[in-house]
Amino acid sequence: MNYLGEPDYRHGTPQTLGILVTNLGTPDAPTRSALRRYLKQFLWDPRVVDAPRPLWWVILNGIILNTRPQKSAAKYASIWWEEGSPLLVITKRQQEGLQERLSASVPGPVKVAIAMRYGNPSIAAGLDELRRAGARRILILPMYPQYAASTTASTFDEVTNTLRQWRWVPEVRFVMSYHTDPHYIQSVANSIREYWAEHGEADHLLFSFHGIPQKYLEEGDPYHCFCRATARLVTEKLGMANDSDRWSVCFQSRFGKAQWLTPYTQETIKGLPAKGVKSLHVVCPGFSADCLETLEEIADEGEEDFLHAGGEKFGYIPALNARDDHMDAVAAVIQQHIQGWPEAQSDYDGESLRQEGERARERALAIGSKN
Ligand SMILES: C=CC1=C(C)c2cc3[nH]c(cc4nc(cc5[nH]c(cc1n2)c(C)c5CCC(=O)O)C(CCC(=O)O)=C4C)c(C)c3C=C
Ligand SMILES: [Fe+2]
Ligand SMILES: [Fe+2]
Repeated sequence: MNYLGEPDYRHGTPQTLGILVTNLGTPDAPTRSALRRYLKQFLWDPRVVDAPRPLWWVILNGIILNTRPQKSAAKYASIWWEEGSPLLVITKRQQEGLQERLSASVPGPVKVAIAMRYGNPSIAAGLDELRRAGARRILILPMYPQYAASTTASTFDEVTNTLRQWRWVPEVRFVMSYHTDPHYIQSVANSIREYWAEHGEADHLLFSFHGIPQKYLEEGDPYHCFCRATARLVTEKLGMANDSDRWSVCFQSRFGKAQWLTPYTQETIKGLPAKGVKSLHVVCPGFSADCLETLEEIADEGEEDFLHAGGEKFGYIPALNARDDHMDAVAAVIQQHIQGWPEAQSDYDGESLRQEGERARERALAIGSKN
């Protein structure tokens, strides 16, 4: 240990490889006050809402934070689990699944920590956990398969903001997008096939991704194309890519009055029965974990909208969450991004280096005690 209580690397102790798994974040409780705190941080992020600051400050603090927390709290209460917010609970399960896989496959010591872009545990807390574990090399993995500035780049901002305050900045890599990763595509296809095996196929398979303002697309955000690419690759795996009546892509969770990516999920769901779709399955491959946007907006409201519009059978295909094939896929994405880092090399003998480090430390202590 050095005087900061950190592991001392000078004697050859192998470095810990740090993996920071992040997601969007969630309120601490399904209450108005917790929602207010969470939404205040979330909606003030210029990557999320890029309106001019003074005007947005007035709208946010004067209107939105006085009305939305109450409404959103009620929605969260309807999906909250005994262990907490589904998004956070599932992220912890993913952490365990990844830690187990990486400990078995990475030769050196490896630590997987989690962090949330908004709320807790914060990005700063997650990075600090890795620092305290002695990680001088850190891979940041935002669990958003499709890059968007509002999510992935915002995480990048927060990581770099945090590291600005560190005296000793670690070596950092960042996963920007894994929307075409074959393992990821395969696990989405598997989850759909398994759902079909249990419930039968529906007339239509709807891919619903979280929306963003249309303006962001026009300014160069590749998110829209990445979502479409994911959906196309999954339908290729399912052998239905060219069967354009059987599947489509839409965008959910519109916020405010501006134009967002279209078609909108809610309008699409309401319109399908009139086109002869009696049974509908919705899958949300942009959400790596189930959360308010899938459990409440799709599984609850989506079903209600579909049945009211004359649909007969509705099914929500769960997110990949901590499924084994999902964890294998994400571990493979991590493996690709840690190539060339000595801890990750398969010819790296972690154990003998560790022992050597121990011997060096004992020698140093012995010398120290003679002086
Ligand atoms: C205001 C603009 C918003 C943009 C742009 C946006 C993009 C975006 N969001 C996700 C993923 C999630 N969003 C979630 C909740 C949520 N999103 C917004 C607003 C925008 N999102 C709000 C205000 C909320 C909070 C709930 C509410 O009050 O309606 C969640 C769920 C979190 C949970 O706790 O369960 C996720 C996940 C993506 C992927 C994305 C852009 C691609
Ligand atoms: Fe969102
Ligand atoms: Fe596009």
